[in-house]
Amino acid sequence: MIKQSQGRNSLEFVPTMSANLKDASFAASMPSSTPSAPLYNLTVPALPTFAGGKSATWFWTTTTIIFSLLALEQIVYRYKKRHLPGDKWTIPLIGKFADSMSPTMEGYKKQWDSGALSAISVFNIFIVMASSNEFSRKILNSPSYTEPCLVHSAKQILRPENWVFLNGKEHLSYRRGLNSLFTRRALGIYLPIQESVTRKHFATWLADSAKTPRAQPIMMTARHLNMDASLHVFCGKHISDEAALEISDKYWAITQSLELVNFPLALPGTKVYKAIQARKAAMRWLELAAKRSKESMASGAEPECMLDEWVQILNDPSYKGRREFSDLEMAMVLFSFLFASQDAMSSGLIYGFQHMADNPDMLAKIRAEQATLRQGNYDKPLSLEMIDQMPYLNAFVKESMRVKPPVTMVPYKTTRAFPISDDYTVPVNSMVIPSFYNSLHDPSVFAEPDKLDPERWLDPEGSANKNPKNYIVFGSGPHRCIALEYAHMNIVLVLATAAIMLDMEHEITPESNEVEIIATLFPKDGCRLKFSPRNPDH
Ligand code: HEM
Repeated sequence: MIKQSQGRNSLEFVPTMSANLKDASFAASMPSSTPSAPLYNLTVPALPTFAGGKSATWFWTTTTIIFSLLALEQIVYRYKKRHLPGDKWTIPLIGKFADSMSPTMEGYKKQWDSGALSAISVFNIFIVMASSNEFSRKILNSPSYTEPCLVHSAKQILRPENWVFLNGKEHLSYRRGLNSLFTRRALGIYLPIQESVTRKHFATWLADSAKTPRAQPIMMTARHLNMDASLHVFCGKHISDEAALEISDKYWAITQSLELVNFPLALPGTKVYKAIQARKAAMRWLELAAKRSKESMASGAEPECMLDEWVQILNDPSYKGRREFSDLEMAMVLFSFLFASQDAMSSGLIYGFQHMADNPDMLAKIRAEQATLRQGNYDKPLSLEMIDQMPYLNAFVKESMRVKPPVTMVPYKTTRAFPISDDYTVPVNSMVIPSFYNSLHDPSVFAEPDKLDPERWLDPEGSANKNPKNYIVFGSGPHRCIALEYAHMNIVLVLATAAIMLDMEHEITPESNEVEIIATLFPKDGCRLKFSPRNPDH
């Protein structure tokens, strides 16, 4: 997901500016109070008076200007906000910045529950939060009024010419070309790659788990698995394991840079600088992979990965779209996919594991389904048809992401005044943030909305299936996730393989059910699991 989350990718608010602020903070120390220094010795600066001449005039003029600007800030905020719920006054200059530094689900829920539309201001950016399904979908589906608005650092990291910054017709036509990378035919090529990477990682997880008696957080191990699978799906044999490891190791710097507000200059030491270095390393390998794929396809090889599939489509005489893509441009597209997927997929996977481990009855049903399907042959490679024949696991994955949506909101901005409701028009150049959480937890559609209940998706006449517009885990409208089937399929595949290869024990801590927002949602303790080889008697 690309929004800020963050996410597109989302890109959500992940503003932990403290480190940057710390770097830039004043180093002045407080004078120690010395009891020997009598109070009357302290010099009290005299207030400048008009009699003080030019400097006093300066002082009063400056003060008047500052106060006028601060008053103007309040008037503009009140004027834009009108009757929407939200603070009556905004904190001068910074607005709700302090809250956005360490966002919490409780804070967001409070905001969403304050109204279907509500207002806040951060650093003088006027923000309208939409919490209802109607308004969230309206923002996502109104391209003549709104467009995605990635966090500032995204442009520095992805490069401004990346396709994800296109809008309108240009975006539509570029995206149409990329859709061919996610057809069923293409997914059939990716599936065996995902399966072999997943099995390889699980073997390592088991070996590592055998070395220590304690459960370990899967936060990083699951992220590595996901990155390795993505890179091999995208680049196949055109990327080495060593390159995949380097990209995976460095990628965390990119996740950490997805903050609402970053230090404006990408100076050495800043998060954005580190993220740009990580992108450069990744791009070098991705460009090389694009070059190798073109060579391989020119030599008559069959497509074995996304790049190969893409090159083959471009070479197909019946293909009507644009044919020329430089290695650099192909690498930028693949990088945009990594950027959009790494955090969202990792969140979906980690909560998938946590939900599976915490619900032995559901794990038993997943295993029973696998047993029926595989008929004792647990080494048989998976096919798309087999994935289709896992209704329970498909429902489980759908439900897991409903309960804990990896992307809870995506920031958009208004490109002109946007009459979102009968009685409110969002001013031009405001941020508008559709949130997904309330749609996915609407009690009128999902009875007991916080309960994990995969069965609700198994009844075609049930309320969940009758209200598909509420399932906005992957967004809606022209920027809806381009890879939703691929993403869903990958999580199904990983959990199916885990169910047959691994036994898992969840070490529940006070933070297991606390949510941490790092671009996307994660259990605060990183989901501590102890793995052992699957005992078929369980
Ligand atoms: C569980 C995993 C994922 C989730 C929850 C997710 C969610 C989202 C969401 C909410 C959006 C924004 C939609 C909107 O603005 O309406 C999005 C956009 C996007 N996603 Fe995903 N995503 C996931 C995985 C992936 C993967 C695996 C890829 C690529 C391989 C990907 C590529 C993209 C791209 C390129 C966009 C931007 C599309 C555009 O602007 O046209 N996503 N995703």
